[in-house]
Amino acid sequence: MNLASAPKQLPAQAPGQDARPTRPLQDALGAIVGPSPSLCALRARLPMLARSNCSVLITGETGTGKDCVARALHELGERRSGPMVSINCAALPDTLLDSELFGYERGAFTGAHAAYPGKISLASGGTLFLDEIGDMPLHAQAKLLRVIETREVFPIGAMRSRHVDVRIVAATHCALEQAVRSGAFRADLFYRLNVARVELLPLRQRPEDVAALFEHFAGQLKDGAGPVRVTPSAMALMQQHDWPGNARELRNLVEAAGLVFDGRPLEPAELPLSRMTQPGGDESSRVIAALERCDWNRTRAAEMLQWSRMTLYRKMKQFHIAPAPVHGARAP
Ligand SMILES: Nc1ncnc2c1ncn2[C@@H]1O[C@H](COP(=O)(O)OP(=O)(O)OP(=O)(O)O)[C@@H](O)[C@H]1O
Repeated sequence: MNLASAPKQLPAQAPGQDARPTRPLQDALGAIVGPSPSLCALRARLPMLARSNCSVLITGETGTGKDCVARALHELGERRSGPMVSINCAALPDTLLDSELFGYERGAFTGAHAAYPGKISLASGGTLFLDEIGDMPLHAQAKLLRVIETREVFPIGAMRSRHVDVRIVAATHCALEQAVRSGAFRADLFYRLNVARVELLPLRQRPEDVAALFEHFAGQLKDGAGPVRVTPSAMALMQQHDWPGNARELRNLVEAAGLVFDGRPLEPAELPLSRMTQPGGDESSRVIAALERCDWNRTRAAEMLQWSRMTLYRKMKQFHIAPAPVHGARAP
C-alpha cells in the first residue's frame, strides 16, 4: 500500500529565495507530522505563539507529542540560538528537584563540592521546558512562581539572587485545573503558566494521522529495516486501534515491524500490535500482566506496554502497584 503522506502544509520555497528565514520554520513545523485538522491548526498557530515570549502550557496524554511541540516553540522563536533546557519534574525526588532547578553554592550542603547554576540559569537566553509540571511538589511550585514573577533565581546557600531571562514552556499529562481544585497545584502558578495553551488530542481521536505518522517513522528506520509497508486492511486495523501510548506506541510498532518486514506488505495478523495495548480490559490488570511477564522488570514492562518508564511509574503509583510482589502476592 502506498501510504498517503502528510499534505504539504508548508509553502514551497521560491527559487533564489533566501533560505535562512524559512529553513527553521520548515524544519520545526515539518517535525510535527499529521494531516488532522487539530495538527493543521496547531502548525498554523505555532509561529505566532513562538514569536511571543509568553509562557505556554502543553497538555496531552503520554506520547502525543508534547516534547515535539515544546521543541518547535523554541526553534521557531527568537530564542532559538539560545539553549533549550528540559527537566522532567516527575523524575527527580523533591530534594533533588530543588537543587536541579535553582542551583546551589559550593558547600551549601554535604556533597556540594562545586557550585551548580541550576537548570533555570542554564536556560537563560533560551527556553526552559518543564515536563510533567503537574508532579512538581508544592514547595518547588512556590519557588518557581517567585522566579517567574521576579525573574530572579536564588540558588541554595547563595547570598544574592541572580537575574535570569527564560521563556517557560510547561507540559503535563494530567488535568491541572483539577489539581488546582484539589490543592495539589497552586492556582497562581497555574495562571502564570497557562497564558497560552496547546492541547494535543490522543491519537485515537485523530486516526487520519496514523498513515502519515506510520510513513514518517518508517522513513526514519535505519538501513536494512525498511521501507516497511502494510496492506490496506492492516492500515485500517491500525486506524481503529486505541493507541494508549499514542505516537510513541506507533513509532515502536514501526520499529518492531521493520524487524519482521521481508519486502511484502504486512498483513493485519503480522502487525506487532501488542495485546497489552489492545482496546478493552482494565488498565491496572494490563500493567500487572506486563510486569508479571517481565519478572517485574519495570524497564522491560514499560517497553512491552510501549510507554515511557515514567508513565509506567506513574500508573503503578496511580493503581497502588508495589515495585515487586511480596512473596508472590499481588500488590493491591
Ligand atoms: N505529530 C508528530 N509528528 C512526528 N513525530 C511525533 C508526533 N507526535 C509524537 N511524535 C513522536 O512520538 C514520540 C513521542 O513524542 P513526545 O516525546 O513528544 O511525546 P510526549 O507527549 O512528550 O510524551 P510523554 O508525556 O510520555 O513525555 C517521539 O519520538 C516524537 O518524536
